[in-house]
Amino acid sequence: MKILVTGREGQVARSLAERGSAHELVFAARPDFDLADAGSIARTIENARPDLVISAAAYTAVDQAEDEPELAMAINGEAPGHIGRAAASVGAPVVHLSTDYVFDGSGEHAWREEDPTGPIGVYGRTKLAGEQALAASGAAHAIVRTAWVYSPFGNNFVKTMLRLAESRDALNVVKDQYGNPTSALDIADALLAVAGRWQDAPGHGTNAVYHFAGTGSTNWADFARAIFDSSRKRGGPSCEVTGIPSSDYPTKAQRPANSRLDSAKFADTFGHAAPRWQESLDATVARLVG
Ligand SMILES: NC(=O)C1=CN([C@@H]2O[C@H](COP(=O)(O)OP(=O)(O)OC[C@H]3O[C@@H](n4cnc5c(N)ncnc54)[C@H](OP(=O)(O)O)[C@@H]3O)[C@@H](O)[C@H]2O)C=CC1
Ligand SMILES: Cc1cn([C@H]2C[C@H](O)[C@@H](COP(=O)(O)OP(=O)(O)O[C@H]3O[C@@H](C)C(=O)[C@@H](O)[C@H]3O)O2)c(=O)[nH]c1=O
Ligand SMILES: [Mg+2]
Repeated sequence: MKILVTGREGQVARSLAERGSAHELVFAARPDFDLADAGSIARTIENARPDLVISAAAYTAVDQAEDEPELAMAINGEAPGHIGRAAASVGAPVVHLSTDYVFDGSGEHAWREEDPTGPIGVYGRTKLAGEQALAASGAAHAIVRTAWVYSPFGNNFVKTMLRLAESRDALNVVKDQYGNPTSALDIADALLAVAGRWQDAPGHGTNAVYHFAGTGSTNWADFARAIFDSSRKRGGPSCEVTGIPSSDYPTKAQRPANSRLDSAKFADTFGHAAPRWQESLDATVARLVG
C-alpha cells in the first residue's frame, strides 16, 4: 500500500518509518509540503496519488499556540480540510490524528467519542476545528484522538524528564492532570492496523471519531516517577519528584485536569489495543538510556 504521511521528523512520522516497512511510505514535509500553504497540500497529494493519507503533522506547541492562534488555526484547523479535499480527489481515505485536549477536563471518567467537546486552549480549539474540517471535506476518513505522546524521537515529556534529571536532584511536577501516556510506536502500530483493515475491507469504520491511547491512566507526577524508576533500574538518570497542583506551575495555556480517553471503540472496530502504559514506557526508556 502506498501511504503518504504528513511530516517526517515528528514522533508519529518517525514511528511509522520504523514500524511501517511492509508498505511504501512517502513522507510529505517542509519546505515542499507546508500545512500553512493549501496549494502545496493539493500538489503533493495529487502528485503522489497515495492509497492512504496519514495526517500526523500538526502545530503541537501548546503554550506557543496561545501567542500564535492564527498560525495554529491555519495548520491544525484548516489544513485537514485541504488534505481531505485533495485525498478525496485521488480517492484516498485519510486517517487523521487529534488530541485529548479537545475536552474541557471536567469529571473523572474516561472520555468517549460521543462526549461533548469543549477545548480550553488554542491548541485544543484548533485541533477540534481540524476534525470538523476533515469531516466536511468529502474524504473517507477516521479521526483518531490520542494523548500524552512520547517516543525515542523528537520532543516529549519523557525526554524532558530524563534531560532535567541529568542536572537536577528534585523536580516539581503537576499531580492534578490525569491522562493516558501513549507511545508513538504504539500509535504507529494502531494506524497500520487501520491501514491493513482498510486493505481487506475498504470503508470499514470510516467517517467516525476514535480514541486510541495507552492502556491505564496516571497523572504527570506519577508518570515522571515511573520514568525515573525505569531509568534508575537501567543505571540512567533519576530525580525525586514532588507532586504539585497546577496552580503552582503557571503556563500560558491551561491544560485539562481530566483527559483520560476510553479506547474501547477503536479496539472493537479495528481489533487492536495499546499495551499498558508502563510496559510501553519501559521499552522507550530502555532505548533512551540504553
Ligand atoms: N505530542 C503529543 O503529545 C500529542 C500529539 N497529538 C497529535 O498527534 C499528531 C502527531 O504528533 P507528534 O508526532 O507528537 O508531533 P510532533 O510535534 O513530534 O511533530 C509535528 C510534525 O508536524 C510537522 N509540522 C508542523 N508544522 C508544519 C507545517 N506548517 N507544515 C508541515 N509540517 C508541519 C513538523 O515538521 P518539522 O519536523 O518540519 O517541524 C513535525 O514533523 C499531531 O496531530 C498531534 O496534534 C495528539 C495528542 C498528543
Ligand atoms: C517539564 C515540566 C512539565 N510539567 C507539567 C506541564 C504540563 O502540565 C505537564 C506536561 O508537560 P508537557 O509540556 O509535555 O505538556 P503538553 O505539551 O501540554 O502535552 C500535550 O501536548 C499536546 C501536543 C497534546 O496533544 C496533549 O495530549 C499533551 O501531550 O507537565 C511540570 O509540572 N513540571 C515540569 O518540570
Ligand atoms: Mg509540549
